[in-house]
Amino acid sequence: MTGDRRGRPRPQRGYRDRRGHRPAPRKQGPRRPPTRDPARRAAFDALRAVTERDAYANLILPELLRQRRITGRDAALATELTYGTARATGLLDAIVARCVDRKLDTVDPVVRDALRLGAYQLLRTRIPHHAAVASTVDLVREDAGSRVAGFVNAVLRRVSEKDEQQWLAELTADSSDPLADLALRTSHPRWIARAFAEALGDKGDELRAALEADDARPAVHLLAKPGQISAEELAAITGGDVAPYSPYGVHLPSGGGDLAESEVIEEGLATVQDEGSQLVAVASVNAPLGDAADGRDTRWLDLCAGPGGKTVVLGCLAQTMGATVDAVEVAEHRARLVREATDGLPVTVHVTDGRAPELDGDYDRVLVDAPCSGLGALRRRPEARWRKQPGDIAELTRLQTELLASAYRLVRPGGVVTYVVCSPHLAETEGVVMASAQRLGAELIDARVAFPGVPHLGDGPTVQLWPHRHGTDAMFCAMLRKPA
Ligand SMILES: C[S@@+](CC[C@H](N)C(=O)[O-])C[C@H]1O[C@@H](n2cnc3c(N)ncnc32)[C@H](O)[C@@H]1O
Repeated sequence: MTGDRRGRPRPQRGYRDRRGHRPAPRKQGPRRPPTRDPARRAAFDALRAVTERDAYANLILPELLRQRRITGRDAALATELTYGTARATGLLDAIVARCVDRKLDTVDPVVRDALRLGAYQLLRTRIPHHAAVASTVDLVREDAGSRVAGFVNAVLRRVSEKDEQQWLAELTADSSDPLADLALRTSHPRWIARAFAEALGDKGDELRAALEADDARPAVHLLAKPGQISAEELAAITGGDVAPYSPYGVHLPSGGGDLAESEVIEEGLATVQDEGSQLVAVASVNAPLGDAADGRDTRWLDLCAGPGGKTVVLGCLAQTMGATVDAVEVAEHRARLVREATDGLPVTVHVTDGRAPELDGDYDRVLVDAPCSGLGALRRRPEARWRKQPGDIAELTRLQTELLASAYRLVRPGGVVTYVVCSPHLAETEGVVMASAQRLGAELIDARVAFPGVPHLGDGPTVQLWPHRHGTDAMFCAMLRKPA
């Protein structure tokens, strides 16, 4: 991303918002002097981009820091403030709403973002109150003038009269809804807390642990590309730790985000990938095949490949095992990312609809990493929990069911379809899988056997990974074998 004349984020060539659109150019406003507070200015501009143009915080902020050459402590502060504020939006809004004398949604969005940023600093950081208030007021004055700056000053002073626990006590005092209270405390919309509770079968301690883990900033995980570098070598180079479960994983130390830019990534030996994603991709290659086709295991299909994270794992393993991978992706720009990520690997990319691709079929293994709500990766996408809607789920489950049926048509007798979603929502996981297995006449095999050494996998036959149990995203995995 590049900045406009006022130093605010302007999309770089190639940047797209979450709907795949290029954002419209910003209107030019009056010039203002360069800011003396680059960290908070970057955080505020990133939050504005999230609100105004549906940007993703975890894409826009790093671009902004690079473009403005913000590093070190300033970069760390900007990151903490941006991601923390975006994650805690629901709680911050509930508190700020108690401190304004009108409905919060009638407050100018610029002012609302500033109030969130200021309230976050007051409630969840050690920044002295006077600095949190004054720095936020300065930002608003720069962008919106002195009159609203006075308003922000007054509201933040009211916020600062109580700490987070006191505010929570006040907000929940008359509540008879423990789930809503827990959701508020852990910065989740209630419907997502409920989805977690239903998947865990627990509304008590484990639910609290799951929501708290989902609200914490996750470690950066790297994939040591199989056959190209070992996890031990990668850990030694990056100063990270070998991951507990993935044979190809490395966890970077906290604050190791810059290492993700390191030479091993530029040289193509490693890439950033959550350990849970690595585990399900490897599991799809470990799944036990039936004994038809003389045990052949050379034709693999990745039916929902973009942007190619798991295709890289499949491609690297295929290279060492003498197999080939067909990778299907419906969106051209995402297919291009798959091509770039798998350059040099035995992978052929097809831009087509996975529900009816013109492929020969007869695959030994098919991975369906289906489009999903992404409720399992909320910790990596700070603002996402406040954008998603429960109404999104029904349409997704239809698409997931169709893609799974297509995968099943394309697998040979004795072959295995591995169905994966990055979500613990029961409609997208057990709901899709159980109904499909029954309708298709598929054998649901125990997916746990494809996760050797991974504890706490429950009763099977499906696998649900969790941040609080495994330190991974909440990936779900099921395996359907076609009778031989
Ligand atoms: C969860 S993402 C896959 C992530 C990918 N496997 C990875 O590890 O990087 C789902 C992908 O499916 C693609 N998709 C959506 N509908 C599709 C369809 N009908 N056919 C094929 N791909 C589809 C989306 O564009 C998206 O890239």
